[in-house]
Amino acid sequence: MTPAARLQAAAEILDLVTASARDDGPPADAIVTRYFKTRRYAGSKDRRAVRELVFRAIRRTGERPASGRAAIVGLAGDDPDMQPLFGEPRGPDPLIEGEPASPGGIVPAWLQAELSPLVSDDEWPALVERAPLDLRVNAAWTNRDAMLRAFPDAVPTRLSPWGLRLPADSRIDDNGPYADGLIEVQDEGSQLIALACAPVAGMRILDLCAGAGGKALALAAAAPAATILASDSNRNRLAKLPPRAERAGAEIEPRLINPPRELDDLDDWRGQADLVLVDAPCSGSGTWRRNPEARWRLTPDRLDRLVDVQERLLDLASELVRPGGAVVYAVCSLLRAEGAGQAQRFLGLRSGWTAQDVLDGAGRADGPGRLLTPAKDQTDGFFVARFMKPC
Ligand SMILES: C[S@@+](CC[C@H](N)C(=O)[O-])C[C@H]1O[C@@H](n2cnc3c(N)ncnc32)[C@H](O)[C@@H]1O
Repeated sequence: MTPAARLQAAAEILDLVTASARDDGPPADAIVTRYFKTRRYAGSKDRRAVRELVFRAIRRTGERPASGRAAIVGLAGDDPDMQPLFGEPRGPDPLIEGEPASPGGIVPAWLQAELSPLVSDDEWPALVERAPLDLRVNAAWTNRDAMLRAFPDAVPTRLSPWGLRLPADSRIDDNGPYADGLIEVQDEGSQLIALACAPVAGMRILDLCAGAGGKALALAAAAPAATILASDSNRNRLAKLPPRAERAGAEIEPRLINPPRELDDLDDWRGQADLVLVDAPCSGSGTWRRNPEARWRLTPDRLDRLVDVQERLLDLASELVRPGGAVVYAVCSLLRAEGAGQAQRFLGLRSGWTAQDVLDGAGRADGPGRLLTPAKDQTDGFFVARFMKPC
């Protein structure tokens, strides 16, 4: 493909990505992969170059663009070398004087006031910068020094004792330590959420929204003798957990639960859990550096619905935990309504419950919890709080 043809392909893909963001369809990554499935003429260098153009355009554009063309016209506005490609054979149509171009930006205008006040605008560029590749060492089987020898390009993470960091775009071989269950891919922020749970042997832990089990696996590695139940309402996500657990040698019971009857499905755990982790569904605004088009997906309505679900899940957790036990609430979000606002409401509605300090100084205090941000902590953005139920 010529450079002009690559730019045209990027515009076509960006059309699909903007429509998918509007209609809550698949993520940009999946759209790029699918686009090239039917375009066998594109070699691996072409695919890499087009993907790079697509993600450059997404990262530079805060508001959802009117079209893929508007997104690349905006990109070309920052990059004069790109402008002569418009009008070349197989390239995008020639540029028209004054045609609409997506303005550059990071945080969509309506979301700026929704961010935690701790996230000042000098922190915004880090929200969409490429993320490094973090690995978590399976502490049940090995240690970080051994894995640093196995991955000579890696450095230890600053906050998590289990973490290794590789440069952005690193790939790990499916063989070797990964196949042997000695490491998992997991952002340092997610590792810190597991640390905030402080798992120990003998504990009964319920990971209420376990998904494919990222945090449940970290909990099992840290405390192999804990009893861990991993529930989720999404069958496909939960189905990914057992093979991962097997690879890591972890004992985790998966359980599909069915809203709105989650409490019935978890009746044997009612009032029994020492710890309930609520890693709740959220806007994902802390992970824009991995999914930058998620900024275009969110609407005030979608945010309100997420906040309602989080509130419900916290309610369930408060029933499932035993007196004297703890609920850890986490969201990969930097929005106040999902983080400190949600934690304050939880405590305001329940007398006798108290917030406990978590993360031992990592991140910054935000209401009753702590906030991790890409700019200050070099992790994905997370809010985490730990609540203790009165005895
Ligand atoms: C942030 S993700 C969890 C990620 C997972 N803990 C990990 O570490 O990989 C949120 C999960 O909540 C699940 N979920 C949504 N509504 C739920 C409900 N009512 N009960 C249980 N899980 C729910 C979603 O299916 C999704 O997997």
